[in-house]
Amino acid sequence: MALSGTCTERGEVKIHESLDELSTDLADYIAKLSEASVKERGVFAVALSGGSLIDLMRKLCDAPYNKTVDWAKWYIFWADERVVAKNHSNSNYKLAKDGLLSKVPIIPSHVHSINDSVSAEEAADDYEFAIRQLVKTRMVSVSENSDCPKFDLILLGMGPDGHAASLFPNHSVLSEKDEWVTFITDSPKPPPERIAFTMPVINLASNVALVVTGDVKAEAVHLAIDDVGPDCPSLPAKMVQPMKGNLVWFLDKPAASKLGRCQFSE
Ligand SMILES: O=C(O)[C@H](O)[C@@H](O)[C@H](O)[C@H](O)COP(=O)(O)O
Repeated sequence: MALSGTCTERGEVKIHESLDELSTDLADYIAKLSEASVKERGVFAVALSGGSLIDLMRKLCDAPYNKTVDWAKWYIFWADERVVAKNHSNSNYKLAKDGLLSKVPIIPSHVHSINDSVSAEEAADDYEFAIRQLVKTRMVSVSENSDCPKFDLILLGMGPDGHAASLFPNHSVLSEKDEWVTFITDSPKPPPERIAFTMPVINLASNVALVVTGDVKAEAVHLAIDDVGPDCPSLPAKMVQPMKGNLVWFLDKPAASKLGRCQFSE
């Protein structure tokens, strides 16, 4: 049974006994959002990241979810991608294809990966253009007060330094307000060239999940969730604060081991 705690503006925090329990809870959460979104708008626009997230989503491929998840209605995007060939072992597209997308009946034309044959800057521009077309047709929803995309769900991991997507601490792209998709060529985590949704796009989503495991991330989890005062470094994961949407943290016990602020109940 996961412990659940609500930390006001920091969203819901769920702490799991094991990775197996976390995977089940994550699959249930995604399946419920998919069902609700398909019922409401006929489609489900979801953005993935790289790292351990995809393996933690593996239970979605299990038979019981075929009853609730209408894969044909899913539209897949990447909240961040490494600018490498799609068949490269560093590619987040390849990671998701091998670990998830090839195992479920997703419609190939609904999978929106980046153009991997151009520079990072061009790939970011191309990706933003592609998303603009899908916003026009409402395959991706639009925010109430602007023409910005409002993804049904954005799934993020977090690094030990508090980065989320490919938005790293102290990087200038963290303050990007005009673009929907940005690029970097100096990622501290290899490979260096990446594209990422900007913070405003992440924070306009209807739902955002931060999926974080391992004791190496405990300090960053504490800084991102607990109220640590004005000296707290500005962590990208802490800047993930959906304006009108819901934020859920999926943690295992080691990642949550330095958390102090939340009141938890079963
Ligand atoms: O492509 C990437 O590198 C990511 O999208 C990145 O933001 C990742 O999610 C975190 O670094 C956590 O990765 P792990 O879960 O593997 O630690």
